[in-house]
Order: sequence, then structure tokens, then C-alpha cells
Amino acid sequence: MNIALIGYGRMGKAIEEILIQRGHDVVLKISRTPLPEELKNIDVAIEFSKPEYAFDNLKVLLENKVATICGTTGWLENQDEVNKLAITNNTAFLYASNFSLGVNLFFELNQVLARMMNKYRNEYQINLEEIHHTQKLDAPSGTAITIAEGIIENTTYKTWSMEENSQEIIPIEAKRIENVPGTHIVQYTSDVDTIEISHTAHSRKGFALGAVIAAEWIWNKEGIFTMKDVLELN
Ligand SMILES: NC(=O)C1=CN([C@@H]2O[C@H](COP(=O)(O)OP(=O)(O)OC[C@H]3O[C@@H](n4cnc5c(N)ncnc54)[C@H](OP(=O)(O)O)[C@@H]3O)[C@@H](O)[C@H]2O)C=CC1
Ligand SMILES: O=C(O)C1=N[C@H](C(=O)O)C[C@H](O)C1
Repeated sequence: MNIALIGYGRMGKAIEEILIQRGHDVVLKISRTPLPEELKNIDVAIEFSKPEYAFDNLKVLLENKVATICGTTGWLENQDEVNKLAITNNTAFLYASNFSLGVNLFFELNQVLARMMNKYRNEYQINLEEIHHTQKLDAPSGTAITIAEGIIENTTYKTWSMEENSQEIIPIEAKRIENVPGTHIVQYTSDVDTIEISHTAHSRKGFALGAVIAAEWIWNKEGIFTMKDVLELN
């Protein structure tokens, strides 16, 4: 496939390595310079830039009818508009806060555990922690937000917060430590014990491979998709 890499930082470079291994051609690489207004001969675009640039990039890609997968976090206030653009331009769009197979399995496990724990809300205090490298621009991580949303869907918690803690709120703590690719921990603590599930990425390879698999999957499709569709977790 002819792939456009929009954002050529840590993730862009890790993705490029896997694209080449799997026989794809990287026909456009964008870092900093604005996207050309007209895009030609691109099968799929892979967007991993920065929170403040993602929306503008996605608009150009989708208006050019380029099937796009996006891993950039921190731009979701514009998600509805982006989804509409994909639909009106008869193309395909997939956003994932985390492309790794392991985290997507963890999302499922998190929902099952949340459903079980809802009965014991009074006995157990919930805590969500994410740890990332010090260059990360957004907090909490997109993955932590997806985990919190999975808990909210399956319990009587109403929202999440990095500042407040109450019966209705899932507290999220974000830690920044040199060279950590991404760790997420969900804890339920009572007076007598702690139940904990965690996912620890050892490198960026899992995110990058998942992004390439999603790009291969979305080619020639139309609509709005998630990693659940790609990994057939529905
Ligand atoms: N969904 C997932 O599985 C994962 C998501 N992420 C997310 O992906 C994003 C990128 O992460 P990462 O690669 O580590 O970050 P980096 O900062 O390493 O890379 C971002 C790149 O985008 C470039 N850039 C700047 N402006 C633009 C622009 N207008 N258009 C396109 N590119 C631009 C930056 O250039 P310059 O440095 O010169 O400004 C930089 O090279 C983050 O939001 C992160 O949270 C990360 C890992 C996994
Ligand atoms: O910025 C990162 O590095 C990561 N960002 C994503 C997020 O915000 O969840 C995914 C992964 O945890 C690494």
C-alpha cells in the first residue's frame, strides 16, 4: 500500500520501520510542514502528530477522501466533526487511544472487572494510574481516558478527574518518568486487600504494529471504525 505518515516523531519512525518490513511504500512523510491541500496516490494515512495539530491534519486528509487512522491523543473535543467529515466524504476513519493488541485486551478485562466490582462500591476505593515518559504533552493519557470510560459504562461512576475524588468520580493520577513507554494500572483497594490489573508496554513496537495492522485493515473501507472492529473483539 501507499502510506502517508503524518507526524514523524517517535511513533512515526517506529511505524515506518514496520511498514517497510511488511512491504509498504511510505509515499509522504510530514513533520511540521503543513499538509499539501491536494493529496494523490495515497491508500491510507497514519496520523501520529501532536494534540494541537491533529484536527487540522485530519480535516485535510478526510476532505481528500484518504482513509485515515489516527493515534494522536488530546484532540477529542473535535471527534464528532471528524467522524462527520469521514462520512460526508465517503471515506474511512479510525481513532484509537492505544493501538497495541495487549492494551485492547486490557480494555476488555477492565470492563469485566468493573462490572464485578460495581456491587462492592462501598468496600473498595478505585484508583487509576498512568505512567509515561517526560516528553508526553497530554495528561491523562488517551489510554487512561478510554479505561475510565470503560469503567463508567459498566458501573455507577459518573466521571473521572485528576483533581477531585468522591463516590461518583474515578481519580486518575498521571506520573511522568524518563523513558517509560506507557504503563496503566487500575486498583481497587479495601481495608483488607487490593485487586489490581495493569498493562506495561516494554517499547513502542506494540503500538506501531497495531497501527500498521489497522492501516492494512481499513484500506478500501468506508465508515467509522475502532480497534474492536480490527481485532474482532465485538
Ligand atoms: N494511539 C497509540 O497507540 C499511541 C498514541 N501516541 C500518541 O501519538 C502522538 C505522537 O506521539 P510521539 O510520536 O511519541 O510524539 P513525537 O513528539 O515524538 O512526534 C510528533 C511529531 O509530529 C511532528 N509535528 C509537529 N507539527 C506537526 C504537524 N502540524 N503535522 C504533523 N506532524 C507534526 C513533530 O515535529 P516537531 O518535533 O518538529 O514538532 C514530531 O515529529 C501523541 O499524541 C501520543 O500521545 C503515542 C504512542 C501510541
Ligand atoms: O504519548 C505516548 O507515548 C503514548 N500515548 C498514548 C496515550 O496517550 O494513551 C498511548 C501510549 O500509552 C503511549
